[in-house]
Amino acid sequence: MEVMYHSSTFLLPSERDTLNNTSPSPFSLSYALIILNQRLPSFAPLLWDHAQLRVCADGGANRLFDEMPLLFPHQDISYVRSRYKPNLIKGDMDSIRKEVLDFYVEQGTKIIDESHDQDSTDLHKCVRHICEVMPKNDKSPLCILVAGALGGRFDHEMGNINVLCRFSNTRIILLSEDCLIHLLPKNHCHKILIQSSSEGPHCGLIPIGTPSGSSTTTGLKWNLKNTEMRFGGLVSTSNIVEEDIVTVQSDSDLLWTISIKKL
Ligand SMILES: Nc1ncnc2c1ncn2[C@@H]1O[C@H](COP(=O)(O)OP(=O)(O)OP(=O)(O)O)[C@@H](O)[C@H]1O
Ligand SMILES: Cc1ncc(C[n+]2csc(CCO)c2C)c(N)n1
Repeated sequence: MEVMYHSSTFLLPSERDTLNNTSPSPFSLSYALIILNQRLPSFAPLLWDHAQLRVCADGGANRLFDEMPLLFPHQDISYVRSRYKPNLIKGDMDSIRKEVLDFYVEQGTKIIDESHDQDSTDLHKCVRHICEVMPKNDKSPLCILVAGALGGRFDHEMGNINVLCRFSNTRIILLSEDCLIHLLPKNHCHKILIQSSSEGPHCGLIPIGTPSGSSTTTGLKWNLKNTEMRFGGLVSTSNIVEEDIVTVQSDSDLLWTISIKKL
């Protein structure tokens, strides 16, 4: 069975800077960052600095414009805004304010208005675009980090999780200030390398879409041993990570979630 590795190295405070090492470590990720229209997480600047591509989903641009300066209270607002300018703003453009749009157009940000499409969410539109422009590379698989995807409006939250399922062959990680979630595709041996300085110990495994007939884990306080999970039956919430590596195997796609520690 194919082994799939997962590691939240993107949460480590400037791993590369502290080591004064510009060459990526074996587990460092190449990723695109999408900013959604929810409060910016406090670690947004860290994610921003190491992203290959930075995209705002419609009203996510308002958050970048309004809230990034709040994370740098001692710096000039205009300086912070022009330092943190996205490569792209995409969506149906019903939430971005005119002054924000005008500012980023002036800064050279590309704008894609898809107001004609009222059947896919702004996040879906952004993920579709990134998959088109960033080719897959087996050595360094494309990863998409999504800031502001959890909490907030429940329909939006479910829509964001649905994007994980629609693009199940792409590594997408949904983040809030408090936790992250991603898919563990079925029929793989997943090895999750826990970054205990920045994540855990609370975690969960949720069967998404279909029940799981058999799931097996190691490294958790309450491990599964060929256990069945389904909505309406057992789902693993409030579990605890006990080892540096958690392994998961299942006959169905599962959602993995782990808490994020405060900086
Ligand atoms: N309260 C929220 N909770 C979770 N995600 C959100 C929330 N608000 C916005 N988002 C995410 O940010 C994206 C951009 O949101 P925005 O407010 O600009 O547009 P919207 O018109 O509400 O969303 P959409 O056009 O996608 O239906 C949404 O597609 C969604 O993924
Ligand atoms: C069954 C169904 N439910 C809701 C919508 C509306 N909708 C879905 S995604 C989206 C956002 C566009 O940016 C909107 C308005 C639809 N089209 N079809």
